[in-house]
Amino acid sequence: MADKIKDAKIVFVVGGPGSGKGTQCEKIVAKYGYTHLSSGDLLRAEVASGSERGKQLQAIMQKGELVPLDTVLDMIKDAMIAKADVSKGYLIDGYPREVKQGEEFEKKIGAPALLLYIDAKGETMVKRLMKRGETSGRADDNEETIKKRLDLYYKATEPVIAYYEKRGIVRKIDSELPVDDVFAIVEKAIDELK
Ligand SMILES: Nc1nc2c(ncn2[C@@H]2O[C@H](COP(=O)(O)OP(=O)(O)OP(=O)(O)O)[C@@H](O)[C@H]2O)c(=O)[nH]1
Ligand SMILES: O=c1ccn([C@@H]2O[C@H](COP(=O)(O)OP(=O)(O)O)[C@@H](O)[C@H]2O)c(=O)[nH]1
Ligand SMILES: [Mg+2]
Repeated sequence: MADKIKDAKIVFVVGGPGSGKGTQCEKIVAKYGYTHLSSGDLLRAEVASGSERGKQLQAIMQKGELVPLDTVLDMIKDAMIAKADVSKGYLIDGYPREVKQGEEFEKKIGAPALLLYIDAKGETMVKRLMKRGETSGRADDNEETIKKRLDLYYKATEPVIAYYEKRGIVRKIDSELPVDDVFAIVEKAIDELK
């Protein structure tokens, strides 16, 4: 089954909470027709289903902690297979969160062609998430959980960037700029893939 997706382009989108990963992915989908898979969205969909597994996930996410690696990987893999026939490429948004997750992904699915590193300052991310929290309804868009997500990002996720930098596939995107200016940089990185 996984053979089907072997030849598709895989792009990891990594950045802190509220750095603008989802915002940029939406624009990439509109222009390039890639399939967008947000690990956080997949998990939130499971929570929304009200399943027993969803309840366990909700407790973890509410605390700003990481869901077990296999759970997220299985969800991503299923979602990729479901789109395999129509997909020009995959944007894996918010993943990997830790080096081990990336290694497992490559073992089970395939290697990424590009890692978009969406970079904003800590204080910018907190400000954006507090603002988003006014309307998002996300249980983790509150001050206490945001702080934990940010801490975990610096501790567990930043090493992911160093890991892929060694392979030369990281493109750092300054997301302090207005959304369209950020996208102009993103476009260049994606165009280079062709
Ligand atoms: N000024 C500015 N604001 C942005 C930019 N990108 C996102 N935002 C705002 O920041 C907030 C967070 O953006 P998201 O795209 O949801 O961030 P994310 O990285 O997907 O965050 P998580 O879902 O928490 O992983 C949104 O409410 C956006 O309006 C940007 O490039 N510039
Ligand atoms: O691979 C993943 C992706 C997400 N999460 C959980 O889902 C939450 C929300 O993730 P999302 O990417 O939507 O938001 P972010 O943490 O970047 O603000 C995280 O805090 C984690 O609890 C996880 O455990 N593993
Ligand atoms: Mg997001």
